[in-house]
Amino acid sequence: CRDICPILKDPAALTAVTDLFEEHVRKNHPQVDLIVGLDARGFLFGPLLAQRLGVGFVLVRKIGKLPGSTVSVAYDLEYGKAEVEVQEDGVAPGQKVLLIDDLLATGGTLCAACELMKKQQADILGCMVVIELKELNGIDKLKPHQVFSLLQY
Ligand SMILES: O=P(O)(O)OC[C@H]1O[C@H](OP(=O)(O)OP(=O)(O)O)[C@H](O)[C@@H]1O
Ligand SMILES: Nc1ncnc2[nH]cnc12
Repeated sequence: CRDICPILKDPAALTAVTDLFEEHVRKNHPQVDLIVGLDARGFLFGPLLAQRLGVGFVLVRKIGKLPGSTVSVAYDLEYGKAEVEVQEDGVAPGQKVLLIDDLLATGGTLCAACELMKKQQADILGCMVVIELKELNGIDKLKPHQVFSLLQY
């Protein structure tokens, strides 16, 4: 089991992780308009990065937790089903977004979040995670979107 808790406990490690994300975005996606973070652990990294970049942060939440009008996408989990949603006015058509989460496993969660962004007519620049579990081939599921990861196992 891979986990990001030790990174959060160590301020130098959290700064280093944010530095690496920031460097990646400034180099490859300087035109980004919004960072979109996934419930729940994408919320731990996304706002730090968005603030560094001087752009907004938007939440993709598990169903039933956002106020106001929302758009949702259902998807399959390893066992069972899940659904994520975003506020209808969270992303405007044509905005350039980067998605962020702590970990890529099967890719189902990020894939559903990308579907949400497509429904909103956002321009998806790519996905970013701290940890990629390579053996689950989440990267293939997310194609044609690129996934940038800091650590691979
Ligand atoms: O690539 P996938 O197979 O979709 O798995 C990755 C997702 O699973 C974990 O979240 P979890 O569902 O445990 O929720 P949490 O972040 O709210 O704890 C992780 O934080 C990712 O969001
Ligand atoms: N932390 C984790 N380790 C392995 N598989 C996972 N799938 C979702 N989260 C995971």
